Amino acid sequence: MAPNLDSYFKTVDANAEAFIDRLRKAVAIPSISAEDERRQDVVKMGMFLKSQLEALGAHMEARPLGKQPGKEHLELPPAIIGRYPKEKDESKRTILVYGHYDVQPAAKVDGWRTEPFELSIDDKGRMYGRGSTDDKGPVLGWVNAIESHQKAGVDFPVNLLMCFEGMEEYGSEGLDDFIVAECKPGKFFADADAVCISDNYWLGTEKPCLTYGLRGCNYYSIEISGPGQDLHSGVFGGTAAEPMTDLVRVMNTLVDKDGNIQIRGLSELVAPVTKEEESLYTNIAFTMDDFYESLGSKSSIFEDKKKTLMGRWRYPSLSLHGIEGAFSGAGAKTVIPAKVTGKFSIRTVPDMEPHEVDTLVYKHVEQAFDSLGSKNKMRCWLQHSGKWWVASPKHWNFTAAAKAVEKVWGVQPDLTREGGSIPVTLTFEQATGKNVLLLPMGSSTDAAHSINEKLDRRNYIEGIKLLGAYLHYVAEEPMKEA
Ligand SMILES: C[C@H](N)C(=O)N[C@@H](Cc1c[nH]cn1)C(=O)O
Ligand SMILES: [Zn+2]
Ligand SMILES: [Zn+2]
Repeated sequence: MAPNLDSYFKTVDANAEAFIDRLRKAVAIPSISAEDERRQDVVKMGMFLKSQLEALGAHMEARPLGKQPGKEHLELPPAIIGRYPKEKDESKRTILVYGHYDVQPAAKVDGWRTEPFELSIDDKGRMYGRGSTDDKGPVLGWVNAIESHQKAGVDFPVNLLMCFEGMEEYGSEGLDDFIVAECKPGKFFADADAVCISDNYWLGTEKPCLTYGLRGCNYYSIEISGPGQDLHSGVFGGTAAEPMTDLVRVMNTLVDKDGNIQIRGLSELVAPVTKEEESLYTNIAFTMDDFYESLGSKSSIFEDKKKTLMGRWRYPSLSLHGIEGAFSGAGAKTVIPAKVTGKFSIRTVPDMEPHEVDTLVYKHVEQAFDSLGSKNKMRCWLQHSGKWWVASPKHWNFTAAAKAVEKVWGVQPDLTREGGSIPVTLTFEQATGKNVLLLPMGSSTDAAHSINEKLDRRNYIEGIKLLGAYLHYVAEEPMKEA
């Protein structure tokens, strides 16, 4: 029997302004995990989340994760874990939800139209602010779903376990071991029947999706150094071996203009495309216009939908991210940097083993540097790594989510994979031995990680309904493991 969700939905609508205000408060905390000087703000955001859930009667704990590897002066932000209701109801299913409360860096000077840490809502209901869609909106979606059940007087349909982390945008430092330990018998997450993560986006702007695959991410640094200090280019230009010149040359060997990775042996690690798989891409509701809209231009590598989707989900990609130590300010500084560190990452797919990728990368970078015959010094290392994940969408967890999408949005969701990475997804799957579902709230034009990140008011409010409805359908699905 379909659950009666009317009063829950009406309560979400009636409290929409308060929920937006909660998001405004969260966006105002600049919880940037990549910036050491913001660590207190990351912790503050974790505590904000904890107190909001405690006020709703959840049992919450802030669990320390130790020191940050490589930066031992810094404490990692805590894992905020919780249980709602406080006492387990043995007659109900237990769902473990995960999200992250840290955000990517952001500054107005990067080109934001509004202050990144002030939620700014335009006349179309687009709510701009860093973290609005990634991942503060979805995380608060769970909080708002609990509150709406209470206000509507509707019985909460499941036992909810929560795990919110503050280092996801920095490779989920410290979390893997914690999850594995807490999934052991008798520990905090031991009773989970399934896992749900809301931390990705629809493929377009109109049709919701359920996601069953992610690419992995291996993130590298190449450091090149030589001179004892930064130099005057008039005095030393033409006479000193410049680290930046070497670095740009080395980085230029990694990938060609059409996105083809130039590292020998890497494409051999990719699983061949099967006949069955071919048809999946044609049936997905996605157009190149959707893609151009989210890209903000028509500067795509491919002109057709299938190649674009496969380029995002099915094949690895290599992106160059930046050069630390290089002059990047406005104006014209005539300096020769003494030490520069180039950053790049490879998004990985089945069957690429992260350590095999490392071996090929180091070999390639060493050969490229050696071929320059430079007197400078080069060092290449892996900053962090998270493996790809592909699951079965043929499971009651996905069936429940599909019913919830139909109820809230009036359409059947597409089953999609995702180009981004959420490293702990695989950890949750392996540690719980249960199905993991990705249930996105935001849409393709949300610009996560970019300037002017936003979440549409419609996606936030309907998203709260969706998360609650999903829990009700989960409660109704017959118990059968896939
Ligand atoms: C998809 C998710 N919302 C996200 O943005 N994940 C990050 C994870 C990551 C990997 N290395 C550093 N952060 C991403 O895909 O970039
Ligand atoms: Zn995220
Ligand atoms: Zn992110």
